[in-house]
Amino acid sequence: MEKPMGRRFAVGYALASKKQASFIQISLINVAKEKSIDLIKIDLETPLIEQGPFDLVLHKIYGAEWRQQLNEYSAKHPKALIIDSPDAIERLHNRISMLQVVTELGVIECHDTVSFGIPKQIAVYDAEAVAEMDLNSKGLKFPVIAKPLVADGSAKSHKMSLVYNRDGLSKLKPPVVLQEFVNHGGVIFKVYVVGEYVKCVKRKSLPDVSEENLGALKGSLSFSQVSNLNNLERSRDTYYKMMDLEDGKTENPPMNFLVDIAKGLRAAMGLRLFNFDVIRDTRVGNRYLVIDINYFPGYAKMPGYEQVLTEFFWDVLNNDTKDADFDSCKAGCDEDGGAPNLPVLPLKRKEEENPIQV
Ligand SMILES: Nc1ncnc2c1ncn2[C@@H]1O[C@H](COP(=O)(O)OP(=O)(O)OP(=O)(O)O)[C@@H](O)[C@H]1O
Ligand SMILES: O=P(O)(O)O[C@H]1[C@H](OP(=O)(O)O)[C@@H](OP(=O)(O)O)[C@@H](O)[C@@H](O)[C@@H]1OP(=O)(O)O
Ligand SMILES: [Mg+2]
Ligand SMILES: [Mg+2]
Repeated sequence: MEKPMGRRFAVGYALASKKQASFIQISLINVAKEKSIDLIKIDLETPLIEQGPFDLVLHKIYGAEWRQQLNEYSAKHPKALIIDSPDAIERLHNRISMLQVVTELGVIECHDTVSFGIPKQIAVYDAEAVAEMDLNSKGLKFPVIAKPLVADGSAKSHKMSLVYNRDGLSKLKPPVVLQEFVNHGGVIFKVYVVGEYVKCVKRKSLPDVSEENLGALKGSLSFSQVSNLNNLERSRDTYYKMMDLEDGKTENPPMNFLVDIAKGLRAAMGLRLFNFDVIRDTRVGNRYLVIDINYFPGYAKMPGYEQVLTEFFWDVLNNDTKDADFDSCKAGCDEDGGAPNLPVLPLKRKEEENPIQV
């Protein structure tokens, strides 16, 4: 990243206070400043259109009113980059449409020893239907994970339950997604994407459930954000010690495979800032399943995130095209980077398919 001459850039950020506290570290402000990028807080109490001007608006705020504000801002400042587009982010607010995109990626060439997909899942909208549901007829069997259909960042949207039998089903509060629980050795891979940069970290996950034990388990088990910790626990040092697995036992998925999936998702969704969670299906071995995609995740947990994000801002701010080209991907990975070319997927997605209704 070259140091620019003269010109300074203004990056406005609109974030909830929790996100702001974790992401906007002094270290990030300083690294960005050094590269002539000023990070400026957007006051959410004042109309966006009265603030700035910003070269780039970075945001993770939900709701129609904010979208309206962004539209007005774009109309007044057509050259300002809005990262990312609210329409593209919206797709991640529904756990069916979120994973639909993975199934649309098709085969990734050059990876004949590994495959990827998503777990079987259905959306259920009605409490009676869920209580009476015959899972087998839907191609599912116990245990299943019940996830709120809506993934809007609220605490409620992270409340999951592992459902072992019919008793557990009757306690669910639709709309929910029932997703096949896949044994994966208690390890999850979180793949962080920042534009062209891709980083994979290993975290603890739910332990495997054996068929023999299934009969003895009570209806369901509730949990929330197992691979994450609450704010109090999340001082940066202790976080790594507690959650990052350095067990040396679980092999990472091939990095160039993850980079190709990241690149495909980035192009298909038209998003530049997201992460996706991957588990390895222990029944099959080299089959990986994407189970969750999150917009603007906890980047501050990545060592060196200040440089990664600053380089990203610099790249998009100095790129003439507003859509920033999504057609190349460099790995910021610890391992064998070099990504073979994937067919470039259209930025514009197909008309949203209806979630499966029961
Ligand atoms: N299909 C599955 N099979 C096995 N374990 C799963 C499955 N889906 C989710 N899990 C486990 O449950 C956890 C929570 O699920 P998920 O990632 O979908 O929730 P979330 O609240 O959206 O998470 P995040 O905090 O990453 O946004 C995962 O991290 C993983 O440990
Ligand atoms: O809390 P953190 O900053 O660490 O980030 C988490 C983020 O919360 P925040 O956006 O409120 O901060 C979550 O967003 P919502 O689904 O709740 O919108 C989700 O993206 C998690 O996956 C992130 O954790 P990670 O996946 O990186 O472990
Ligand atoms: Mg997750
Ligand atoms: Mg999530």
